[in-house]
Amino acid sequence: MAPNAVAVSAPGKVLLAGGYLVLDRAYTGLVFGLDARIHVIVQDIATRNGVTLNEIIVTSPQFQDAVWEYGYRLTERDGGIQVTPLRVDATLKLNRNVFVETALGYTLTYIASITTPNVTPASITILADNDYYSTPTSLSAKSGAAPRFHNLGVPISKANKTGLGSSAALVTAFTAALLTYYLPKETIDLSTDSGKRKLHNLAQASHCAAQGKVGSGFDIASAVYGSCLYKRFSPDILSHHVEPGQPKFASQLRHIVDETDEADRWDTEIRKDEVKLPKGLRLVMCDVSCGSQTPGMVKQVLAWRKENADEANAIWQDLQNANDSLAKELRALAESDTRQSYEHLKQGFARIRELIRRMSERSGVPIEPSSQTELIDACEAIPGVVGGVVPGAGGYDAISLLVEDNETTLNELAKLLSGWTFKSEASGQPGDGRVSMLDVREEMVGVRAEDATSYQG
Ligand SMILES: Nc1ncnc2c1ncn2[C@@H]1O[C@H](COP(=O)(O)OP(=O)(O)OP(=O)(O)O)[C@@H](O)[C@H]1O
Ligand SMILES: C[C@@](O)(CCOP(=O)(O)O)CC(=O)O
Repeated sequence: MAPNAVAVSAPGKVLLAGGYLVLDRAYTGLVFGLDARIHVIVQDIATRNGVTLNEIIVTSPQFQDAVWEYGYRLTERDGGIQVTPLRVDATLKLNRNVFVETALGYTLTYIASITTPNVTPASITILADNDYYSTPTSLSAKSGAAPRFHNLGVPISKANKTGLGSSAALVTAFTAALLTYYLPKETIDLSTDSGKRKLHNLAQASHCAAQGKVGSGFDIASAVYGSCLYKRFSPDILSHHVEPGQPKFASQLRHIVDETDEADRWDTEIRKDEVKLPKGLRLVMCDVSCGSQTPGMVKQVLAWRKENADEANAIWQDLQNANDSLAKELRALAESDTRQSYEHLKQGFARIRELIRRMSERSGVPIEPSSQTELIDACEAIPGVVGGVVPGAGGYDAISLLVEDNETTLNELAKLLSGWTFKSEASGQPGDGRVSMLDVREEMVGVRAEDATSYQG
Protein backbone atom coordinates (compact mmCIF):
# COMPACT_ATOMS: atom_id res chain seq x y z
CA MET A 1 0.00 0.00 0.00
CA ALA A 2 1.46 3.40 -1.01
CA PRO A 3 2.01 5.76 1.96
CA ASN A 4 -0.43 8.33 0.56
CA ALA A 5 -3.23 5.77 0.06
CA VAL A 6 -6.73 6.80 1.11
CA ALA A 7 -9.74 4.55 1.61
CA VAL A 8 -13.44 5.34 1.93
CA SER A 9 -16.49 3.11 2.26
CA ALA A 10 -20.22 3.71 1.76
CA PRO A 11 -23.19 1.56 2.83
CA GLY A 12 -25.87 -0.23 0.84
CA LYS A 13 -29.56 0.59 1.29
CA VAL A 14 -33.06 -0.68 1.75
CA LEU A 15 -36.12 1.49 1.16
CA LEU A 16 -38.25 -0.03 3.90
CA ALA A 17 -41.23 2.21 3.21
CA GLY A 18 -42.06 4.75 0.54
CA GLY A 19 -41.32 2.89 -2.71
CA TYR A 20 -42.85 4.85 -5.66
CA LEU A 21 -44.05 7.59 -3.28
CA VAL A 22 -40.49 8.87 -2.84
CA LEU A 23 -40.30 9.69 -6.57
CA ASP A 24 -42.65 12.59 -5.77
CA ARG A 25 -41.53 15.46 -3.52
CA ALA A 26 -44.91 15.46 -1.80
CA TYR A 27 -43.95 12.20 -0.02
CA THR A 28 -41.01 10.71 1.85
CA GLY A 29 -39.06 7.46 1.94
CA LEU A 30 -37.95 5.62 5.08
CA VAL A 31 -34.52 4.39 4.06
CA PHE A 32 -32.09 2.31 6.07
CA GLY A 33 -28.40 2.06 5.28
CA LEU A 34 -27.08 -1.52 5.43
CA ASP A 35 -23.79 -2.71 6.82
CA ALA A 36 -22.73 -4.18 3.46
CA ARG A 37 -20.30 -1.54 2.19
CA ILE A 38 -18.42 -0.76 -0.97
CA HIS A 39 -14.82 0.24 -0.32
CA VAL A 40 -12.62 2.33 -2.61
CA ILE A 41 -8.88 2.70 -2.15
CA VAL A 42 -6.88 5.31 -4.11
CA GLN A 43 -3.08 5.37 -4.19
CA ASP A 44 -0.07 6.24 -6.33
CA ILE A 45 0.22 4.10 -9.37
CA ALA A 46 3.03 1.57 -9.21
CA THR A 47 5.61 2.05 -11.94
CA ARG A 48 5.93 -0.71 -14.53
CA ASN A 49 9.55 -1.51 -15.45
CA GLY A 50 10.63 1.92 -14.31
CA VAL A 51 8.01 3.69 -16.48
CA THR A 52 5.36 5.77 -14.72
CA LEU A 53 2.02 5.35 -16.43
CA ASN A 54 0.23 8.60 -17.07
CA GLU A 55 -3.25 7.30 -16.44
CA ILE A 56 -5.79 6.29 -13.85
CA ILE A 57 -6.29 2.56 -13.48
CA VAL A 58 -9.39 1.21 -11.76
CA THR A 59 -9.68 -2.44 -10.77
CA SER A 60 -12.40 -4.47 -9.11
CA PRO A 61 -10.40 -7.61 -8.31
CA GLN A 62 -13.38 -9.74 -7.24
CA PHE A 63 -14.51 -9.96 -10.86
CA GLN A 64 -13.15 -11.19 -14.18
CA ASP A 65 -12.04 -8.58 -16.74
CA ALA A 66 -12.63 -5.81 -14.25
CA VAL A 67 -9.77 -3.45 -15.11
CA TRP A 68 -10.51 -0.06 -16.61
CA GLU A 69 -7.74 2.32 -17.68
CA TYR A 70 -8.36 5.98 -18.37
CA GLY A 71 -6.47 8.83 -19.97
CA TYR A 72 -7.55 12.33 -18.94
CA ARG A 73 -7.11 15.87 -20.18
CA LEU A 74 -8.38 19.32 -19.37
CA THR A 75 -10.64 20.42 -22.23
CA GLU A 76 -10.90 23.94 -23.61
CA ARG A 77 -13.71 26.39 -23.00
CA ASP A 78 -14.46 25.25 -19.47
CA GLY A 79 -15.57 21.79 -20.59
CA GLY A 80 -13.97 20.10 -17.57
CA ILE A 81 -11.66 17.10 -17.43
CA GLN A 82 -12.49 14.56 -20.06
CA VAL A 83 -11.65 10.95 -19.31
CA THR A 84 -11.05 8.52 -22.14
CA PRO A 85 -11.22 4.77 -21.61
CA LEU A 86 -8.07 3.12 -22.91
CA ARG A 87 -7.83 -0.36 -24.32
CA VAL A 88 -5.95 -2.64 -21.91
CA ASP A 89 -4.81 -4.58 -24.97
CA ALA A 90 -5.12 -3.28 -28.55
CA THR A 91 -6.76 -6.52 -29.66
CA LEU A 92 -9.41 -6.47 -26.94
CA LYS A 93 -12.87 -4.94 -27.17
CA LEU A 94 -13.18 -1.78 -25.09
CA ASN A 95 -14.52 -2.86 -21.71
CA ARG A 96 -16.51 -0.04 -20.11
CA ASN A 97 -17.90 0.61 -16.67
CA VAL A 98 -20.27 3.51 -17.07
CA PHE A 99 -20.60 4.22 -13.32
CA VAL A 100 -16.84 4.34 -12.78
CA GLU A 101 -16.20 6.33 -15.96
CA THR A 102 -18.89 8.93 -15.21
CA ALA A 103 -17.96 9.33 -11.53
CA LEU A 104 -14.30 9.76 -12.52
CA GLY A 105 -15.06 12.42 -15.16
CA TYR A 106 -17.47 14.33 -12.90
CA THR A 107 -15.22 14.27 -9.85
CA LEU A 108 -12.05 15.31 -11.69
CA THR A 109 -14.02 18.08 -13.41
CA TYR A 110 -15.33 19.35 -10.07
CA ILE A 111 -11.82 19.26 -8.61
CA ALA A 112 -10.45 21.19 -11.61
CA SER A 113 -13.27 23.74 -11.31
CA ILE A 114 -12.35 24.72 -7.75
CA THR A 115 -8.54 24.44 -7.81
CA THR A 116 -5.63 24.49 -10.21
CA PRO A 117 -5.67 20.77 -10.72
CA ASN A 118 -2.75 18.54 -10.06
CA VAL A 119 -4.30 15.28 -11.09
CA THR A 120 -1.50 12.79 -10.70
CA PRO A 121 -1.75 9.23 -12.05
CA ALA A 122 -3.48 6.91 -9.61
CA SER A 123 -4.51 3.36 -9.00
CA ILE A 124 -8.03 2.80 -7.66
CA THR A 125 -9.29 -0.46 -6.18
CA ILE A 126 -12.98 -1.27 -5.60
CA LEU A 127 -13.96 -3.93 -3.04
CA ALA A 128 -17.56 -4.94 -2.35
CA ASP A 129 -18.66 -6.66 0.86
CA ASN A 130 -19.85 -10.17 0.08
CA ASP A 131 -23.58 -9.65 0.46
CA TYR A 132 -23.94 -7.46 -2.62
CA TYR A 133 -23.93 -10.67 -4.67
CA SER A 134 -25.45 -14.10 -4.07
CA THR A 135 -22.65 -16.43 -3.05
CA PRO A 136 -22.08 -18.97 -5.85
CA THR A 137 -22.67 -22.56 -4.66
CA SER A 138 -19.04 -23.38 -5.48
CA LEU A 139 -17.94 -20.82 -2.88
CA SER A 140 -20.55 -21.58 -0.21
CA ALA A 141 -19.62 -25.29 -0.37
CA LYS A 142 -15.98 -24.53 0.49
CA SER A 143 -15.04 -25.22 4.06
CA GLY A 144 -13.13 -22.77 6.24
CA ALA A 145 -13.68 -19.12 6.96
CA ALA A 146 -15.02 -17.08 4.04
CA PRO A 147 -12.60 -14.45 2.76
CA ARG A 148 -13.50 -10.86 3.62
CA PHE A 149 -14.07 -10.17 -0.10
CA HIS A 150 -15.10 -13.14 -2.24
CA ASN A 151 -13.52 -13.63 -5.60
CA LEU A 152 -16.66 -14.21 -7.65
CA GLY A 153 -14.75 -15.40 -10.70
CA VAL A 154 -17.21 -14.00 -13.25
CA PRO A 155 -17.54 -10.64 -15.04
CA ILE A 156 -19.64 -8.06 -13.11
CA SER A 157 -22.46 -8.38 -15.61
CA LYS A 158 -22.80 -12.12 -14.74
CA ALA A 159 -22.82 -11.75 -10.94
CA ASN A 160 -26.19 -12.18 -9.22
CA LYS A 161 -26.94 -8.89 -7.46
CA THR A 162 -28.93 -8.97 -4.24
CA GLY A 163 -30.35 -5.46 -4.76
CA LEU A 164 -28.46 -3.58 -2.04
CA GLY A 165 -27.66 -0.61 -4.29
CA SER A 166 -24.14 -1.39 -5.42
CA SER A 167 -23.92 1.41 -7.98
CA ALA A 168 -24.95 4.13 -5.51
CA ALA A 169 -22.55 2.90 -2.80
CA LEU A 170 -19.82 2.60 -5.43
CA VAL A 171 -20.34 6.08 -6.89
CA THR A 172 -20.46 7.61 -3.40
CA ALA A 173 -17.34 5.87 -2.06
CA PHE A 174 -15.48 6.41 -5.35
CA THR A 175 -16.30 10.14 -5.46
CA ALA A 176 -15.46 10.58 -1.78
CA ALA A 177 -12.14 8.74 -2.15
CA LEU A 178 -11.07 10.90 -5.11
CA LEU A 179 -12.05 14.14 -3.34
CA THR A 180 -10.04 13.07 -0.29
CA TYR A 181 -7.06 11.99 -2.38
CA TYR A 182 -6.75 15.06 -4.58
CA LEU A 183 -7.98 17.89 -2.33
CA PRO A 184 -6.61 19.17 0.98
CA LYS A 185 -8.86 18.84 4.03
CA GLU A 186 -9.24 22.65 4.17
CA THR A 187 -10.96 22.53 0.77
CA ILE A 188 -13.29 19.62 1.50
CA ASP A 189 -13.71 17.68 4.71
CA LEU A 190 -16.16 14.80 4.40
CA SER A 191 -16.61 14.56 8.16
CA THR A 192 -18.40 17.96 8.12
CA ASP A 193 -21.99 18.75 7.07
CA SER A 194 -20.84 20.98 4.25
CA GLY A 195 -18.40 18.36 2.95
CA LYS A 196 -21.12 15.70 2.99
CA ARG A 197 -23.55 18.01 1.25
CA LYS A 198 -21.09 18.62 -1.61
CA LEU A 199 -20.36 14.91 -1.87
CA HIS A 200 -24.10 14.21 -1.98
CA ASN A 201 -24.70 16.74 -4.75
CA LEU A 202 -21.77 15.52 -6.84
CA ALA A 203 -22.58 11.82 -6.39
CA GLN A 204 -26.28 12.40 -7.25
CA ALA A 205 -25.24 14.27 -10.41
CA SER A 206 -22.89 11.56 -11.68
CA HIS A 207 -25.11 8.65 -10.61
CA CYS A 208 -28.06 10.15 -12.50
CA ALA A 209 -25.86 10.78 -15.54
CA ALA A 210 -24.56 7.19 -15.49
CA GLN A 211 -28.07 5.78 -15.07
CA GLY A 212 -29.34 7.94 -17.89
CA LYS A 213 -32.27 9.06 -15.75
CA VAL A 214 -33.02 11.18 -12.72
CA GLY A 215 -34.39 8.74 -10.10
CA SER A 216 -35.45 9.71 -6.59
CA GLY A 217 -31.84 9.49 -5.34
CA PHE A 218 -32.69 7.82 -2.01
CA ASP A 219 -29.86 5.33 -2.58
CA ILE A 220 -27.17 8.02 -2.91
CA ALA A 221 -28.65 9.89 0.07
CA SER A 222 -28.34 6.81 2.29
CA ALA A 223 -24.86 6.01 0.95
CA VAL A 224 -23.76 9.50 2.07
CA TYR A 225 -25.84 9.97 5.24
CA GLY A 226 -26.82 6.45 6.32
CA SER A 227 -30.37 5.73 7.54
CA CYS A 228 -32.72 8.69 7.09
CA LEU A 229 -36.14 9.97 6.21
CA TYR A 230 -35.68 11.20 2.65
CA LYS A 231 -37.50 13.79 0.56
CA ARG A 232 -36.14 13.96 -2.95
CA PHE A 233 -34.68 16.93 -4.84
CA SER A 234 -36.53 18.63 -7.67
CA PRO A 235 -35.34 16.86 -10.84
CA ASP A 236 -34.87 20.28 -12.51
CA ILE A 237 -31.64 20.73 -10.54
CA LEU A 238 -29.97 18.09 -12.69
CA SER A 239 -31.74 18.50 -15.98
CA HIS A 240 -30.20 21.71 -17.34
CA HIS A 241 -26.46 21.18 -17.45
CA VAL A 242 -24.59 20.47 -20.68
CA GLU A 243 -22.78 17.20 -21.34
CA PRO A 244 -19.22 16.62 -20.00
CA GLY A 245 -16.64 18.14 -22.34
CA GLN A 246 -19.09 20.73 -23.70
CA PRO A 247 -18.31 24.43 -23.11
CA LYS A 248 -19.21 25.54 -19.56
CA PHE A 249 -19.75 22.04 -18.17
CA ALA A 250 -17.16 22.64 -15.44
CA SER A 251 -18.74 25.87 -14.12
CA GLN A 252 -22.22 24.41 -14.30
CA LEU A 253 -21.10 21.39 -12.29
CA ARG A 254 -19.41 23.62 -9.70
CA HIS A 255 -22.64 25.63 -9.27
CA ILE A 256 -24.62 22.40 -8.84
CA VAL A 257 -22.21 20.97 -6.26
CA ASP A 258 -21.39 24.15 -4.31
CA GLU A 259 -24.90 25.68 -4.62
CA THR A 260 -23.23 29.01 -5.39
CA ASP A 261 -26.48 30.93 -5.97
CA GLU A 262 -29.70 30.74 -4.03
CA ALA A 263 -31.29 29.51 -7.28
CA ASP A 264 -28.92 26.51 -7.25
CA ARG A 265 -29.95 25.39 -3.78
CA TRP A 266 -30.92 21.73 -3.50
CA ASP A 267 -34.34 21.17 -1.93
CA THR A 268 -33.56 17.63 -0.76
CA GLU A 269 -34.59 16.97 2.86
CA ILE A 270 -32.63 14.43 4.84
CA ARG A 271 -33.82 13.85 8.38
CA LYS A 272 -31.49 11.53 10.19
CA ASP A 273 -32.80 11.92 13.72
CA GLU A 274 -36.29 10.80 12.67
CA VAL A 275 -35.08 7.28 11.92
CA LYS A 276 -34.36 5.07 14.88
CA LEU A 277 -34.48 1.38 15.62
CA PRO A 278 -35.49 0.20 19.10
CA LYS A 279 -32.86 -1.67 21.06
CA GLY A 280 -33.37 -5.42 20.70
CA LEU A 281 -34.74 -5.22 17.15
CA ARG A 282 -32.91 -5.52 13.84
CA LEU A 283 -33.57 -5.62 10.12
CA VAL A 284 -33.16 -8.83 8.16
CA MET A 285 -32.88 -8.88 4.38
CA CYS A 286 -33.89 -11.94 2.39
CA ASP A 287 -32.81 -12.44 -1.17
CA VAL A 288 -35.26 -14.26 -3.41
CA SER A 289 -33.35 -15.77 -6.30
CA CYS A 290 -35.96 -16.69 -8.84
CA GLY A 291 -34.67 -14.47 -11.62
CA SER A 292 -38.00 -13.15 -12.76
CA GLN A 293 -37.98 -9.45 -12.06
CA THR A 294 -40.64 -7.61 -14.00
CA PRO A 295 -39.04 -4.86 -16.06
CA GLY A 296 -40.54 -1.40 -16.24
CA MET A 297 -42.48 -1.57 -12.96
CA VAL A 298 -41.83 2.08 -12.14
CA LYS A 299 -43.03 3.22 -15.56
CA GLN A 300 -46.20 1.14 -15.28
CA VAL A 301 -47.06 2.32 -11.78
CA LEU A 302 -46.51 5.96 -12.72
CA ALA A 303 -48.57 5.58 -15.91
CA TRP A 304 -51.43 4.07 -13.91
CA ARG A 305 -51.20 6.88 -11.35
CA LYS A 306 -51.41 9.50 -14.11
CA GLU A 307 -54.54 7.89 -15.55
CA ASN A 308 -56.19 7.38 -12.17
CA ALA A 309 -55.05 10.43 -10.24
CA ASP A 310 -57.82 10.59 -7.62
CA GLU A 311 -57.72 6.93 -6.67
CA ALA A 312 -53.91 6.82 -6.76
CA ASN A 313 -53.48 9.99 -4.70
CA ALA A 314 -55.77 8.58 -2.02
CA ILE A 315 -53.65 5.40 -1.81
CA TRP A 316 -50.42 7.47 -1.85
CA GLN A 317 -51.66 9.65 1.01
CA ASP A 318 -52.84 6.68 3.08
CA LEU A 319 -49.48 4.98 2.53
CA GLN A 320 -47.61 8.13 3.52
CA ASN A 321 -49.63 8.25 6.75
CA ALA A 322 -48.96 4.56 7.41
CA ASN A 323 -45.23 4.98 6.70
CA ASP A 324 -45.07 8.04 8.98
CA SER A 325 -46.80 6.11 11.77
CA LEU A 326 -44.32 3.25 11.46
CA ALA A 327 -41.32 5.62 11.66
CA LYS A 328 -42.92 7.42 14.61
CA GLU A 329 -43.57 4.20 16.51
CA LEU A 330 -39.99 3.02 15.89
CA ARG A 331 -38.75 6.32 17.30
CA ALA A 332 -41.09 6.17 20.29
CA LEU A 333 -39.95 2.66 21.20
CA ALA A 334 -36.29 3.55 20.67
CA GLU A 335 -36.58 6.56 22.96
CA SER A 336 -38.63 4.91 25.69
CA ASP A 337 -37.20 2.86 28.53
CA THR A 338 -40.52 1.32 29.44
CA ARG A 339 -42.66 0.67 26.35
CA GLN A 340 -41.82 -2.71 24.93
CA SER A 341 -44.95 -3.90 23.17
CA TYR A 342 -44.57 -4.34 19.43
CA GLU A 343 -48.35 -4.37 18.80
CA HIS A 344 -48.41 -0.94 17.14
CA LEU A 345 -45.45 -1.87 14.96
CA LYS A 346 -47.22 -5.05 13.86
CA GLN A 347 -50.34 -3.10 12.99
CA GLY A 348 -48.17 -0.59 11.13
CA PHE A 349 -46.63 -3.30 8.93
CA ALA A 350 -50.06 -4.84 8.30
CA ARG A 351 -51.48 -1.49 7.20
CA ILE A 352 -48.53 -0.77 4.88
CA ARG A 353 -48.82 -4.18 3.27
CA GLU A 354 -52.56 -3.82 2.81
CA LEU A 355 -52.03 -0.52 0.97
CA ILE A 356 -49.15 -1.87 -1.13
CA ARG A 357 -51.35 -4.78 -2.19
CA ARG A 358 -54.06 -2.30 -3.13
CA MET A 359 -51.49 -0.38 -5.18
CA SER A 360 -50.47 -3.72 -6.78
CA GLU A 361 -54.01 -4.80 -7.61
CA ARG A 362 -55.22 -1.46 -8.90
CA SER A 363 -52.16 -0.80 -11.08
CA GLY A 364 -51.79 -4.40 -12.23
CA VAL A 365 -48.10 -4.33 -11.25
CA PRO A 366 -46.83 -7.22 -9.06
CA ILE A 367 -45.40 -5.06 -6.26
CA GLU A 368 -46.41 -7.54 -3.56
CA PRO A 369 -47.25 -10.57 -5.71
CA SER A 370 -49.09 -13.44 -4.01
CA SER A 371 -45.95 -15.59 -3.71
CA GLN A 372 -44.34 -12.76 -1.70
CA THR A 373 -47.52 -12.43 0.39
CA GLU A 374 -47.25 -16.13 1.25
CA LEU A 375 -43.58 -15.79 2.16
CA ILE A 376 -44.00 -12.68 4.33
CA ASP A 377 -47.06 -14.20 6.05
CA ALA A 378 -45.05 -17.33 6.88
CA CYS A 379 -42.20 -15.23 8.28
CA GLU A 380 -44.59 -13.09 10.32
CA ALA A 381 -46.03 -16.23 11.88
CA ILE A 382 -42.67 -16.92 13.58
CA PRO A 383 -42.59 -15.63 17.16
CA GLY A 384 -40.09 -12.78 17.31
CA VAL A 385 -40.76 -11.57 13.76
CA VAL A 386 -42.40 -8.18 14.13
CA GLY A 387 -43.27 -7.54 10.49
CA GLY A 388 -42.16 -7.67 6.90
CA VAL A 389 -42.53 -5.83 3.60
CA VAL A 390 -41.44 -5.95 -0.01
CA PRO A 391 -38.85 -3.15 -0.02
CA GLY A 392 -38.17 -0.55 -2.72
CA ALA A 393 -39.98 -1.22 -5.96
CA GLY A 394 -41.14 -4.62 -4.65
CA GLY A 395 -41.55 -7.51 -7.06
CA TYR A 396 -40.00 -10.94 -6.69
CA ASP A 397 -36.48 -9.92 -5.64
CA ALA A 398 -36.40 -9.52 -1.88
CA ILE A 399 -38.25 -9.12 1.38
CA SER A 400 -37.23 -7.12 4.46
CA LEU A 401 -38.16 -8.09 7.99
CA LEU A 402 -38.00 -6.39 11.34
CA VAL A 403 -37.24 -9.02 13.97
CA GLU A 404 -36.23 -9.45 17.57
CA ASP A 405 -32.48 -9.70 17.61
CA ASN A 406 -32.02 -13.10 19.27
CA GLU A 407 -30.70 -16.46 18.18
CA THR A 408 -34.01 -18.32 18.52
CA THR A 409 -35.83 -15.99 16.14
CA LEU A 410 -32.99 -15.96 13.62
CA ASN A 411 -32.65 -19.76 13.74
CA GLU A 412 -36.39 -20.28 13.25
CA LEU A 413 -36.33 -17.89 10.35
CA ALA A 414 -33.32 -19.61 8.77
CA LYS A 415 -35.12 -22.96 9.17
CA LEU A 416 -38.24 -21.68 7.44
CA LEU A 417 -36.32 -20.10 4.58
CA SER A 418 -34.05 -23.07 3.93
CA GLY A 419 -37.07 -25.23 3.24
CA TRP A 420 -38.95 -22.63 1.24
CA THR A 421 -39.42 -23.09 -2.47
CA PHE A 422 -40.48 -19.87 -4.01
CA LYS A 423 -43.12 -19.88 -6.67
CA SER A 424 -42.93 -17.06 -9.20
CA GLU A 425 -46.20 -16.33 -11.00
CA ALA A 426 -44.12 -14.52 -13.60
CA SER A 427 -42.37 -17.66 -14.80
CA GLY A 428 -45.28 -19.92 -13.95
CA GLN A 429 -42.83 -22.47 -12.60
CA PRO A 430 -43.54 -23.61 -9.07
CA GLY A 431 -40.56 -24.16 -6.87
CA ASP A 432 -38.03 -22.46 -9.10
CA GLY A 433 -36.47 -20.16 -6.56
CA ARG A 434 -34.61 -20.22 -3.27
CA VAL A 435 -34.76 -17.68 -0.47
CA SER A 436 -31.70 -16.84 1.56
CA MET A 437 -31.10 -14.63 4.53
CA LEU A 438 -28.32 -12.12 3.87
CA ASP A 439 -25.73 -11.45 6.50
CA VAL A 440 -26.60 -7.75 6.72
CA ARG A 441 -28.45 -5.48 9.08
CA GLU A 442 -29.26 -1.79 9.42
CA GLU A 443 -26.43 0.73 9.49
CA MET A 444 -26.93 4.24 10.78
CA VAL A 445 -23.60 5.66 9.54
CA GLY A 446 -23.13 6.71 5.92
CA VAL A 447 -19.88 7.38 4.10
CA ARG A 448 -16.80 6.73 6.23
CA ALA A 449 -13.03 7.19 5.97
CA GLU A 450 -11.26 3.86 6.44
CA ASP A 451 -7.72 2.85 7.29
CA ALA A 452 -6.17 2.01 3.92
CA THR A 453 -3.73 -0.45 5.48
CA SER A 454 -6.63 -2.64 6.63
CA TYR A 455 -7.12 -3.83 3.02
CA GLN A 456 -3.61 -5.16 2.63
CA GLY A 457 -3.22 -8.80 1.74
N1 LIG B 1 -17.93 -3.96 -7.15
C1 LIG B 1 -18.06 -3.22 -8.25
N2 LIG B 1 -17.00 -2.92 -9.02
C2 LIG B 1 -17.13 -2.19 -10.13
N3 LIG B 1 -18.29 -1.70 -10.57
C3 LIG B 1 -19.39 -1.97 -9.87
C4 LIG B 1 -19.33 -2.73 -8.66
N4 LIG B 1 -20.58 -2.82 -8.16
C5 LIG B 1 -21.38 -2.14 -9.01
N5 LIG B 1 -20.69 -1.62 -10.03
C6 LIG B 1 -21.23 -0.84 -11.14
O1 LIG B 1 -22.62 -0.68 -10.91
C7 LIG B 1 -23.38 -1.38 -11.92
C8 LIG B 1 -24.61 -2.03 -11.27
O2 LIG B 1 -25.52 -1.01 -11.05
P1 LIG B 1 -27.11 -1.24 -11.01
O3 LIG B 1 -27.73 0.09 -10.83
O4 LIG B 1 -27.49 -2.11 -12.17
O5 LIG B 1 -27.23 -2.15 -9.73
P2 LIG B 1 -27.52 -1.80 -8.24
O6 LIG B 1 -27.09 -0.42 -7.96
O7 LIG B 1 -26.86 -2.87 -7.40
O8 LIG B 1 -29.07 -1.92 -8.25
P3 LIG B 1 -30.15 -2.11 -7.09
O9 LIG B 1 -30.67 -0.72 -6.80
O10 LIG B 1 -31.15 -3.02 -7.71
O11 LIG B 1 -29.47 -2.67 -5.91
C9 LIG B 1 -22.41 -2.38 -12.51
O12 LIG B 1 -22.73 -2.70 -13.85
C10 LIG B 1 -21.09 -1.60 -12.45
O13 LIG B 1 -21.02 -0.64 -13.49
C1 LIG C 1 -39.60 2.57 -7.06
C2 LIG C 1 -38.55 3.44 -6.38
O1 LIG C 1 -39.22 4.40 -5.57
C3 LIG C 1 -37.69 2.61 -5.43
C4 LIG C 1 -36.81 1.57 -6.07
O2 LIG C 1 -36.05 0.93 -5.06
P1 LIG C 1 -35.18 -0.39 -5.27
O3 LIG C 1 -34.23 -0.09 -6.41
O4 LIG C 1 -36.15 -1.50 -5.59
O5 LIG C 1 -34.50 -0.58 -3.94
C5 LIG C 1 -37.71 4.16 -7.45
C6 LIG C 1 -36.82 5.28 -6.89
O6 LIG C 1 -37.08 5.78 -5.79
O7 LIG C 1 -35.88 5.69 -7.60
